[in-house]
Amino acid sequence: MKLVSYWHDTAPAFAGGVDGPLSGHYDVAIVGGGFTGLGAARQLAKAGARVIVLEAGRIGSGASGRNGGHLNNGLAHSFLAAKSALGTERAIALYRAFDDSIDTLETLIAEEGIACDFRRAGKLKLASKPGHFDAIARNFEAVNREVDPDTALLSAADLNGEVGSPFHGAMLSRKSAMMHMGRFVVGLADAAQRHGAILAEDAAVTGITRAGGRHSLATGRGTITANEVLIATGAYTTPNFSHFRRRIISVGSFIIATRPLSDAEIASVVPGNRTYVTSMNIGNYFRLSPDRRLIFGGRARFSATSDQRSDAKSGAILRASLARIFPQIASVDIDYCWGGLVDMTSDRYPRAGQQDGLWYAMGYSGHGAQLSTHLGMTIADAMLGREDRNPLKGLPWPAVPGHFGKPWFLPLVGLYYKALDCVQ
Ligand SMILES: Cc1cc2nc3c(=O)[nH]c(=O)nc-3n(C[C@H](O)[C@H](O)[C@H](O)COP(=O)(O)OP(=O)(O)OC[C@H]3O[C@@H](n4cnc5c(N)ncnc54)[C@H](O)[C@@H]3O)c2cc1C
Repeated sequence: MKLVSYWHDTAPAFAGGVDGPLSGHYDVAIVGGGFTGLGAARQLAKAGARVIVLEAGRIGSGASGRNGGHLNNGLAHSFLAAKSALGTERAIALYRAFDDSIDTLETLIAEEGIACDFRRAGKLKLASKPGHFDAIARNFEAVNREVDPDTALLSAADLNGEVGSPFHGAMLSRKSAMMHMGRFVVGLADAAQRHGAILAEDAAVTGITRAGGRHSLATGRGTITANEVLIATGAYTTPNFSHFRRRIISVGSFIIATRPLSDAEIASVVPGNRTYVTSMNIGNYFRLSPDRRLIFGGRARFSATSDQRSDAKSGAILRASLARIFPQIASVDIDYCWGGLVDMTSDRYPRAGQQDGLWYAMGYSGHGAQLSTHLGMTIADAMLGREDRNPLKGLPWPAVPGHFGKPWFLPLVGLYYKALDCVQ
């Protein structure tokens, strides 16, 4: 079993990073080379701006190259809960922004000719318990009536031919999609570079100061200046960005991938070939890879670290969950096991806007593989003085009380959700 991301292992690495010391003045400096930063860089460069992306590691080495590959439309929250938390207008705007994100990806992939197996597969939110189906049905009524008629409610019997495990019904969201995340992130970086953006790897930003209307960004490879800065560092935000560290809770999330499955195995496990998410608080998500592996993820453990040791521990838990849900492939070989950090906010809604003269977009809370590119482009448009379509503009974002970077309270949160899963 390889302890590396399947997406990293099966895509070419980005090869266009600029060499040598960094210097000079730019219209925009972007901190972070994941989907958010690259989506913004491409948009800005296309408009003729001088842009540099400063990435601490390799392009796509953060969550963008480590996720489950589900491009699910609409909200991960219940739409009813979003309406009561955000108000109807913002809940609808945010739902539509997620839908638009998938259209944005589809258009961008076609425009740039990125070979990443994008496919509108549809998503099934599966009821793990009978009571969960009632909640899914109530939410479906509101979603289908108010914001997304391209949805359907499926009974347990309707799931024959969709998934080979006894769930209690599901909501189908037809606009949802999937793709090869590694090939997309490298394709997006190549596109940004083709349009004129400069991409620098191994260029961690260690400090930002401001003087005379210019930002000065210090990196291990030199200092550059810029008129505008976008912070696109997600769960990997470093302690020097303390405003964001106090608001982002970085949580480990883990994934295993089986060996390629046979036709008969696929027919018995995921004949519907969609993206699938279970309804438990500590739930699982799965889909097939382009080469027919089952990519199976979940929180597994409430850990603030993802490294090979932590990932392998979580992988063992995920393997047991896979065997419980799909006993028909309980002993299948696991070829890959990896993890990454998710940028949670306390209410699990993302945030984007401006703070102390710095632009930012982050806090996708495990539901950003689609929104991040789109939101990066949306913020780029706002910087360019175009229509500001940011659905999160003005949404308050208080610091998490007692949180200064290391989420010491994660084990308690884990116990809380475990208890909730027992009683709900
Ligand atoms: C295991 C896992 C599974 C997931 N599954 C899904 C899924 O199936 N569907 C879904 O919608 N979402 C999923 N997500 C979430 C999704 O991947 C993220 O929301 C999305 O990739 C965020 O992109 P980003 O560009 O904002 O952040 P990232 O891709 O994390 O990029 C941030 C970058 O900033 C860099 N950085 C940090 N600090 C500095 C600094 N000081 N200087 C320079 N660079 C810096 C980091 O090195 C990193 O590369 C998952 C996430 C994980 C970890």
